[in-house]
Amino acid sequence: MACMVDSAFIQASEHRPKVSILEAGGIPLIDLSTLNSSNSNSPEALSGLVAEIGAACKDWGFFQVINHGVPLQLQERIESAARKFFALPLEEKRKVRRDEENPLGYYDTEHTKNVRDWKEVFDFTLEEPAFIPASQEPHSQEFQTLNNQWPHYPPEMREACMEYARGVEKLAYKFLELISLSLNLPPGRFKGFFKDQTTFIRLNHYPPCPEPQLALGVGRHKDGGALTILAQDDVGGLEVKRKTDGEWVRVKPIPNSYIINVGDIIQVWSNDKYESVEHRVVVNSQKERFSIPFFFNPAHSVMVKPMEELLEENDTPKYEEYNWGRFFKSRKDSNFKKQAVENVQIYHFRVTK
Ligand SMILES: O=C(O)CCC(=O)C(=O)O
Ligand SMILES: [Fe+2]
Repeated sequence: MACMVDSAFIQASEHRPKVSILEAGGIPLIDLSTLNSSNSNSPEALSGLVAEIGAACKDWGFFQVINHGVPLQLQERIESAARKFFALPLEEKRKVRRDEENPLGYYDTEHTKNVRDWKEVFDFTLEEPAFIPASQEPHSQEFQTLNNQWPHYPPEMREACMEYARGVEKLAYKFLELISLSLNLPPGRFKGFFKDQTTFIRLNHYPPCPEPQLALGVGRHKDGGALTILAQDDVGGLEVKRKTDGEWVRVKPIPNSYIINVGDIIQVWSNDKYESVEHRVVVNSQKERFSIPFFFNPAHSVMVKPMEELLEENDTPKYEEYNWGRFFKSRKDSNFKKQAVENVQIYHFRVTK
């Protein structure tokens, strides 16, 4: 059969999406209303919530939250700006395109594991500007300044994006506390790592795909940062690899909810108590889909290693420490174009005995 999608998008047969879909009935759904109500001081309510989050991180690495306290209006504004921006002609979008010097802005040729993704994206950082190392070399002391590139249209783009990012940031810090508590650490244990954070937010647009059985919106991957807070529209397509049996299960869209997942850094901090779980995005031939991940990332200077307090007697760190900035830089460079080798993964830092 003649193929309607370019060969760069075609997944190896073992990674292609399934025709039948398993709905993830199992992904934990957590109600955060206790955080935002007068009950928030009740120790019982808080410890119940902490236990739920701990179990979700351990069993799934993924969960959905409702009653999260981020105003719906922030969500509506950024989604509307994203729809207007992606509807522009390609030449307009390319005026703010990402290039080898600046990894922020518009981009439609991202590769995940060296296969092209069926999507276009717009990236911006929460801190303006943000800093990352200028090179992946271990001894380089030079920094690169990341500046957001804002399009002229829609005119509200910058404000809609930044207000959304600031709203979700508050929620991200709450999760950091709850996750710390669930590991029996003080609530503020991780906070200092996020001063001068490299957090970025991505607007994803997945256009309809004529052959959705051959390509993926995003190929299977784990998120490299600490924590991801994802908003998705009502189309659906995100699939999570279930820990119990390795099956791909679909995350059901729930209005005004977020999907939270543990990234690689929390896996390392927790010395594998929590795992960063593989996920991917399936596209479809009928409907376009929009999603907005908030990638909560520490400062580039942070050295990531298992928390000493979590190492019990006879328990040794499972990872060598690594520098977040260089990891991030190396990921950004490798996603920019197709490469011959696998990009950096945390298992490269795993201690082998
Ligand atoms: O669009 C989605 O549902 C998820 C996207 C994703 O996993 C990513 O951008 O890292
Ligand atoms: Fe992801």
